[in-house]
Amino acid sequence: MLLDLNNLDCSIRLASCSTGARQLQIMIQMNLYKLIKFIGYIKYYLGLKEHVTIAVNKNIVFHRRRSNADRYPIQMLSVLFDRPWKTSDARLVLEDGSIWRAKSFGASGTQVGEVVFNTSLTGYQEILTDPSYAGQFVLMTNPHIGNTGVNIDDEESNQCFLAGLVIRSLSICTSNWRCTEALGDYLAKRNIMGIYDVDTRAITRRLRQDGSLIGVLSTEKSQTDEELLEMARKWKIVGVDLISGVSCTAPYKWTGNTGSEWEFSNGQNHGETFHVVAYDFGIKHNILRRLASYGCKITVVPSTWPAAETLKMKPDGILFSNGPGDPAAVPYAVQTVKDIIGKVPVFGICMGHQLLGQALGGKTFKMKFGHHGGNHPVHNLRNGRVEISAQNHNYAVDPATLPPDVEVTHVNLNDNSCAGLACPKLNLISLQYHPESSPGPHDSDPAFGEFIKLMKANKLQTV
Ligand SMILES: NC(=O)CC[C@H](N)C(=O)O
Repeated sequence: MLLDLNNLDCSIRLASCSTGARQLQIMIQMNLYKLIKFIGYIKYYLGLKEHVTIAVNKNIVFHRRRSNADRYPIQMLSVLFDRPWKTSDARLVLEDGSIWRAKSFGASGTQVGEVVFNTSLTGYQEILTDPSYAGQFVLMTNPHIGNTGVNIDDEESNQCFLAGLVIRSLSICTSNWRCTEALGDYLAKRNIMGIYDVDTRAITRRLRQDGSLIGVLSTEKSQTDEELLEMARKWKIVGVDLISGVSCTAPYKWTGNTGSEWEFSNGQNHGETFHVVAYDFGIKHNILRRLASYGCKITVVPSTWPAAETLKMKPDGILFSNGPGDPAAVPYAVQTVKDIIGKVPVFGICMGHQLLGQALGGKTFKMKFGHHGGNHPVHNLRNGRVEISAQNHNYAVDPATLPPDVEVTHVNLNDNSCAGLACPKLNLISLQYHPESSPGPHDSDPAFGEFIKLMKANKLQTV
């Protein structure tokens, strides 16, 4: 029998098989796919136990009494027709043994990583291209993602390094004048897995309660749940150098600038130019754009670039960038920082701050679930102001391990963790969070001005 599935006159009759007490007859005009789904809703949401009759153009095509085999009429009917809507085809298996069924988008395959939740309301593309997320699945707590698509200007690096993206709802369309591509196509091209239709709220509550968890995301049916769980339990992120996988391999001069339409702090550079060497531990482009806006000429160098070579360039200041993974797993970077501090003004951001903390004699530790989002209140102890900040870190410097001449300048108001350091005698400042934001509020942008002041004062002293 050939059926025009898009235009059928269908009727459903649900009748009580034993008593006949409950009868429901609906005449509707809908396509058969919707009809099948609709019957599923009636049976499972209203809890009806009756047998089902579907009549299509008055020809009965499906009629079954309720029996064990009839418990899933949607699935039974699906053998007759290919379903055009997507069904669950992915699993996220967490190391605590929980299994989350979801729908995949982007790339397919099997990927392991640490699951962290990000509370930013906007800026998923900047988050996807932040190299500090290497080795991590980013779960967005904002439930609706993908509505603005992606564009070439909002990249924070040239690649997506994260393990994958976990979202509640994937926008079915894009609507933005800057959009050049849909999120799913973008991720597929970059071989990054994504899942949607997963209870992100429940996973976030679990992470908040139990701490960040390792997970395995898979679209491969050949892998059993037990195999994926074992993979999650065996994988380690603590103690691993992730910087070497994201840093540039040779020095380069930064030539990009903040487009004038995005510039919000005119006249910051006062016509003066400073040469900054930026260590790329996984640097976000907006750090470079903001430094350029403040009048810096920037040379970006790889994470393994020797301190002596950097000092030979006679920079006015050195920036230690953000970067992925465990700051205690990169002793070579801590040594470079040690060899530099005290000789040139320095500014550390996130991983850079953690490396400075260690170079000063302190220790870092892994937080329960870290800080990831654009709404973290930070108390700037130097001027008394509260900044709403952009954050992305799982580790922090333990201030109790620092020598007395190191000043804690900023405190995260959510958990009182150390959010900024300074050591005036070494011309050193650092922030655990992201003054460049992208995405996030701009409250902390003046930190770049502080770095300029340090370089200026040092320049005056040395002439
Ligand atoms: N954004 C960053 O630099 C992150 C620093 C470090 N990888 C952490 O998770 O704490």
